[in-house]
Amino acid sequence: MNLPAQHPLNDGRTAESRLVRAYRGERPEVTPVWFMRQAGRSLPEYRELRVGTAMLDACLTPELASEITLQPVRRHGVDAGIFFSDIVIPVKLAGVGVEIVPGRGPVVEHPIRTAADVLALRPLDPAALEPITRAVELTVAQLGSTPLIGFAGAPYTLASYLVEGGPSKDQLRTRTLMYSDPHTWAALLNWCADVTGQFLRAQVLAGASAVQLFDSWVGSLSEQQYVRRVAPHSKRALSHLRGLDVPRVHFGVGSGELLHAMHAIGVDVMGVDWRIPLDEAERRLGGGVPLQGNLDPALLGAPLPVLEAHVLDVLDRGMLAPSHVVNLGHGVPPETDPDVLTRIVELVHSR
Ligand SMILES: Cc1c2[nH]c(c1CCC(=O)O)Cc1[nH]c(c(CCC(=O)O)c1C)Cc1[nH]c(c(CCC(=O)O)c1C)Cc1[nH]c(c(C)c1CCC(=O)O)C2
Repeated sequence: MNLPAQHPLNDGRTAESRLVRAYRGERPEVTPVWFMRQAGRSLPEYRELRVGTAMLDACLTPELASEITLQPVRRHGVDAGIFFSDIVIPVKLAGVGVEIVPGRGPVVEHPIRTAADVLALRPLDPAALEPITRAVELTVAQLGSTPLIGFAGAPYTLASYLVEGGPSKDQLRTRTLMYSDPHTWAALLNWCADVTGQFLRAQVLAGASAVQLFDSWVGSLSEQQYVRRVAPHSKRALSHLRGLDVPRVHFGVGSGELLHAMHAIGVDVMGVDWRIPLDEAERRLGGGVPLQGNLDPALLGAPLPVLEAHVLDVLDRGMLAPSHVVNLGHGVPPETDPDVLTRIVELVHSR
C-alpha cells in the first residue's frame, strides 16, 4: 500500500473495523451500518451549528466540517463517519460559480453547455484542497478506530448539475448534449473526472479508510449509453486513487439495470437503492460482490414495528451476499426523527 505510514488503515486503527472488513468481503460477527446523509438537517445539533453559515462555506471551514461529520457518529453509534462536504466542492474550488440553495440543491451561475464553456474550465489547483485535507485530518484524529468514508460525485452526476445549471428531474439537457456533441461531452466528463478524482485522492491521503463514488442520477441512462459515454470517465475519476488500496463503493439511485456495468468500472462494493431487493441485486451481479443498502427512506416515517420488520428483511436478504453493510437506499430525509436512526443502529447491531 502506498498510503502514508500514519494512515488509519496502515497503522491498524481502522483495518480491523467492521466496516472495512465487510467492504473487503469478510463477514464480521456484527453487521456494520451507516446512513447516507447521516450528517445534516435531521440533527438539531447540525441545524444549530449551521446558523448563519452557507452550506459550501461550512464545508470549507475545517473545524466546522469535522464537527458536523462527528455529530451522527456520537449520536447514533454508526460504524463510520461520512465526510461532511458536497459533490460540488471540487467544482467550486476549480473556480466555477456554484452555491447550494437551501431546499433545492446546487445551482450553477453560468451553466456549461457549449464547447467554449468546456474549454474555459480551469484545472483544479491541488493547493485549493487544503481545507479538505485539514478537515479530514482533524476528523480521523477524533474518530480513532471508527473509519471515515471519503466520497465524490461521479462525472455524470457532476456534469448534470453543470449542464442543467441546477437540479433536474431526468437530466434532459445533459443527455441531449451527450448525444449531440460527443467531443464536448467527453471533454466535460474528463474535466469532471479529474477534479472529482483529485478531491477523492486528497481525502484518502488525509486519512479516509474507504471511498464512495456517488453517481446519484445515473439511473436516467440506458445501459448502452452508460457503458459507452459515462463508465470510462468514472473509471478515470477512480484512476486518481492509483496506488491507494482503500475499498471503493459505487452507488446510484434507480441503478438496478446498471449494477453490473457500474461494478465493472473496478469497484469493490455496490450500493443498492430500495427499488430492488438485495437478493435480486446479488443475482444481477452474478454473486461475490459485497453489498450496501437498502432500507427504503420512506419507512423512516412508518410505525416502528413496520420499520423493524423491513430492517430484518433487508438483513436476511443481505445474507446471500458475501458481506453486507446496512444503509438506506438514498439519503436521510431532513424531517426524519433522529431517534429512529439510533434505533435502527441498535437493531442491526443486536442481530
Ligand atoms: C447529488 C448529491 C449532492 N451532494 C451529494 C450528492 C450525492 C448523494 C445523493 O445522491 O444525495 C453528496 C453529499 N452532500 C452532503 C453529504 C454529506 C455527508 C453525509 O452523507 O452525511 C454528501 C455525501 C451534504 C449536504 N449537501 C446538501 C445538504 C443540505 C443543505 C443544508 O443542510 O443546508 C447537505 C447536508 C445540499 C445538496 N447537495 C446536493 C443536493 C441534491 C443537495 C440537497 C438540497 C437540499 O435538500 O437542500 C448535491
